[in-house]
Amino acid sequence: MKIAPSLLSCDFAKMGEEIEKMDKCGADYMHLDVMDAHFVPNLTFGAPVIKAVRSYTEKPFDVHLMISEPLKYIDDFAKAGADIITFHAESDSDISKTIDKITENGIKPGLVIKPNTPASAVFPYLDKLFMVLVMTVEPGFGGQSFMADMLPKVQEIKAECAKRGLDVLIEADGGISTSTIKQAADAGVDVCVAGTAVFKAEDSAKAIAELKAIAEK
Ligand SMILES: O=C(CO)[C@@H](O)[C@H](O)COP(=O)(O)O
Ligand SMILES: [Fe+2]
Repeated sequence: MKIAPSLLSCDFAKMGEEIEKMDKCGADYMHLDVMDAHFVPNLTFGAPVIKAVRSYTEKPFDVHLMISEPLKYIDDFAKAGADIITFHAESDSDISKTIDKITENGIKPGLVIKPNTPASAVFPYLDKLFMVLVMTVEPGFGGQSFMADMLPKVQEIKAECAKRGLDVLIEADGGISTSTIKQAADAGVDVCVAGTAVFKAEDSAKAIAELKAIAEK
């Protein structure tokens, strides 16, 4: 199980140091939540901030775009140093064109589905995707409760990939903790985003190690 700490829960005044710290604590990816106050009712940061903190680690930047028109901004996030860009199937941009734009930039594309979107929404694009992100909370805020009823979607997507011989990573985002990660792992999740569980822990390295140990038990 890979762990991607969500920087949404970090101290924004020290974002660079927080990334450095997560690197040392055993994070696999850095998860960066971009929100535009339109697609979701919250506003965070954009490409210039990501560019400013890029040099604090060599670990992959997993950029989760919660914005209405991702296609318009892919070049900016590519230049800022994203390694993986995930965007929402529910956004206004053409899904195929957005995936192609990400790939043309030499970046790994991922498609995200909100809780009310069925697993089948990603099926037409699976052969072009590096990752599918299944939201286990409504996007917009950290610290919400895990929706275990999203896990059958993970199993459906895994089964479809297996049927078609595709190796697409499945990421789960929202409410991941020591009490919920086992269910996610058992459903077939490969990467778990964790904000609160890692940043609000007294010892973040221990928190990441515990999450991995529970997932792999
Ligand atoms: O994309 C989002 C929220 O929209 C997430 O990445 C959260 O930031 C995860 O936070 P926790 O639920 O782990 O606190
Ligand atoms: Fe996220």
